[in-house]
Amino acid sequence: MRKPDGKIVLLGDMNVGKTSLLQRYMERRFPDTVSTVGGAFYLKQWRSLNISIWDTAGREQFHGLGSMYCRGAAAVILTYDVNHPQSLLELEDRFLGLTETANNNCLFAIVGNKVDLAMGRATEGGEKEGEASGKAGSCVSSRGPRQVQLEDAMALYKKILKYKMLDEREMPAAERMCFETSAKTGYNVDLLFETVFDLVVPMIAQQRAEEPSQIVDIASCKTPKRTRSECCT
Ligand SMILES: Nc1nc2c(ncn2[C@@H]2O[C@H](COP(=O)(O)OP(=O)(O)OP(=O)(O)O)[C@@H](O)[C@H]2O)c(=O)[nH]1
Ligand SMILES: [Mg+2]
Repeated sequence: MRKPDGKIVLLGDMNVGKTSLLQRYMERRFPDTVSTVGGAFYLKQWRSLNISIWDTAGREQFHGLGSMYCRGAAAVILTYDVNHPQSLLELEDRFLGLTETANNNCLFAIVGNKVDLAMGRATEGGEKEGEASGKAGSCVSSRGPRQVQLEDAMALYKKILKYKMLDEREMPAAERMCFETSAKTGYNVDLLFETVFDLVVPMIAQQRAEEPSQIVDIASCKTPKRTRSECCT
């Protein structure tokens, strides 16, 4: 198996649906999950690159492992639950600090999952908000009576760029990098992962081109002649 060319990491509080999002994308299903212990990864071939996608544990007891998983990451997907405002706050308070070990130009996506539950509430309230289909659509959905608004996630995205001292003009816009998804229905899940893949592929390719070549030309390496003084006999 080829070594991965790049790495994407999912971070976020326990129960927000990180494992479910990955399983929906990679296995096209929504199975029962158990709370993740440590971390696990999938490999995805995208264009000519082999990308590893890391699922991490949101439970407090595994928090220390987060920065290890983020080491050298090309992108971090910060995940929250649109029905739990605290899970968005946790991204800033608890998880952003773990990304210090990621690449300098690491890309950030912010994902509000379980939007199907919020859409249920919207419909109950008489406000039709569109079917939660598995099809990719705009990552910006209309306002509903959910606990966390997409605007809150976009404000966090802009804050992250400032905190990381990344130039807003050089990074993808908040509207493109903040998603609302449902691992349950598949809503926007392909759009999320494939947007991130498309953005990281040129970054990884450029990084590889800039790296010094790892290939050593053995034929051109002359063996130094041994001098008499170096000889131990
Ligand atoms: N309704 C609904 N439930 C979801 C969705 N995504 C996940 N869930 C449920 O939420 C619970 C937690 O999902 P996980 O994917 O295990 O959450 P996690 O973020 O991986 O949690 P940790 O591994 O503990 O960090 C499970 O019962 C899922 O079935 C979703 O989009 N909609
Ligand atoms: Mg999990």
